[in-house]
Amino acid sequence: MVHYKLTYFDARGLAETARQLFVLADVEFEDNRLTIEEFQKLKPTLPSGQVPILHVDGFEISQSAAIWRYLARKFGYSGKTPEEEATADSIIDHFKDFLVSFKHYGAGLFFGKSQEELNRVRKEIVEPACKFYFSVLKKYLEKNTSGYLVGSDLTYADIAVAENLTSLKNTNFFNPDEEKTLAAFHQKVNETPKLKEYLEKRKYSIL
Ligand SMILES: N[C@@H](CCC(=O)N[C@@H](CS)C(=O)NCC(=O)O)C(=O)O
Repeated sequence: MVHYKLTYFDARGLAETARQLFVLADVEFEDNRLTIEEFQKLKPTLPSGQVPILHVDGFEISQSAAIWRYLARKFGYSGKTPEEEATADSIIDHFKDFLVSFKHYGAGLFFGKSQEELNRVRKEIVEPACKFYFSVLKKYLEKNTSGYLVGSDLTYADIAVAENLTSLKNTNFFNPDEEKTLAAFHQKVNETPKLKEYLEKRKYSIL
């Protein structure tokens, strides 16, 4: 049997989409959650000094989106045609562009920046980025009538975007009462049968 080992911090962050793909596919994996001290020891051995990292037997994959795409292709969540795959990949690239801004807030929270600094980052960086990112997502959702971002079934793009909306809700950047289209999408993905059960049981983390 293939041994999958996913290494990250004890948080949802950039590892959670991969965890959810394992859950949906009913595939066992080692959920290796590092303390900061353990991470510092491992850091010099990592390709970019960062996590997540996925080990598949002896094979190592770095970069979250590459990990998600690899698992999505293996488990049937990458899109049904090359065009659907390209659309899912585009959405992930939009999401990654947004993360460049959101990471200022996430990292600030994780590393204990002052409330004043967090407020500044919120107003000057993340709120404008959310406004633009939400408008991009809504264009995809309004064009694709299934309620998913791509085609008629769940893809890894839905999982990654819905996961991040949970983080944005936890940090008061996403208000479901004000963003009805995104709220309906978020709810639809989170009600996917195997995911719903997993989400109810998983350990809480803001990000
Ligand atoms: N582009 C990378 C970014 C990875 C990344 O930023 N990882 C953070 C955790 S979310 C990290 O390892 N931070 C610790 C460090 O850079 O020392 C990816 O998508 O995997």
